[in-house]
Amino acid sequence: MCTAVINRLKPTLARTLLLRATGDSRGIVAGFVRISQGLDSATHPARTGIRFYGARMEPARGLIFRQLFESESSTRWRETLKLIEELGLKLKVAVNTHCHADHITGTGLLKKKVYGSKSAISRLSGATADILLSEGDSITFGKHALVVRETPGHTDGCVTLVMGDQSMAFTGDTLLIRGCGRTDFQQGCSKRLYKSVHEKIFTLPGHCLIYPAHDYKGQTVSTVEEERKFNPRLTKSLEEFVQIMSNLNLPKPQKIDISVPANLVCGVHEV
Ligand SMILES: N[C@@H](CCC(=O)N[C@@H](CSS)C(=O)NCC(=O)O)C(=O)O
Repeated sequence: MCTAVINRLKPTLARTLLLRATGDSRGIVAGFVRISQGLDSATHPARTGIRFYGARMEPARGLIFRQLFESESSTRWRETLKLIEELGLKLKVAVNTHCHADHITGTGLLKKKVYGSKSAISRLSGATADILLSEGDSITFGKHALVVRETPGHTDGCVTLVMGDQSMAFTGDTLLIRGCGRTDFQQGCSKRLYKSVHEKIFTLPGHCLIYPAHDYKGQTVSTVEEERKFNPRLTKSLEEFVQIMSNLNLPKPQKIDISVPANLVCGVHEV
């Protein structure tokens, strides 16, 4: 997922988040959610026109939030740019939740296209970007902030980005809706993932909205309370969880051999 922080806000990214801060202190957070290509075409949001993906408009709090849907690559930098321009926003930072295995980040391209904007990723990802994030760092936009929580397990450099008021959390591939990121490659470790979720995500307030980087059923939002109660993997004991994760038998992501090297350089060769 990419999160864009825009002062006067792709993804989930949702693979990328964008944040911007302007004089009027408005903020927009946008994320990309990748909806499974296997989703029934009759119920696909792009085909039904039903916008069940997240959108919040809280002008009083100076926040605009969008999840930008993308079915193939999850890197809609062109559409992100268009939205930024249409809404008169200024892109401040395009943030990656981790170094993805299944698609190539658009954050390097975004920062090239928007003068003065920056790309960001965890220091522990081993990737290059303008901003290397660590636990507790804040990305501010307007009167808002996204606070970094390191949540390794899917990869070493996975982070969860939590809004300053703990109303929303962008969990990348760490915590998915009724699921979690796989742990069988890219430094994956099921014990670390379990600890990350229980210590860094399940400790957030129950009402905190969860926006993951992926969903393979068309779901776009959950809450901490729901996942604490109903997540079929994370409600188990550590031992049971480790067992579940070692028996997922998922196929290798189709684009992993291209995506990982590209994402280590933010999707472009000069970040
Ligand atoms: N079919 C997809 C890859 C599907 C996949 O492996 N998803 C990952 C997140 S992207 S590395 C995952 O963690 N899944 C967890 C699960 O329980 O499904 C492709 O080829 O790109």
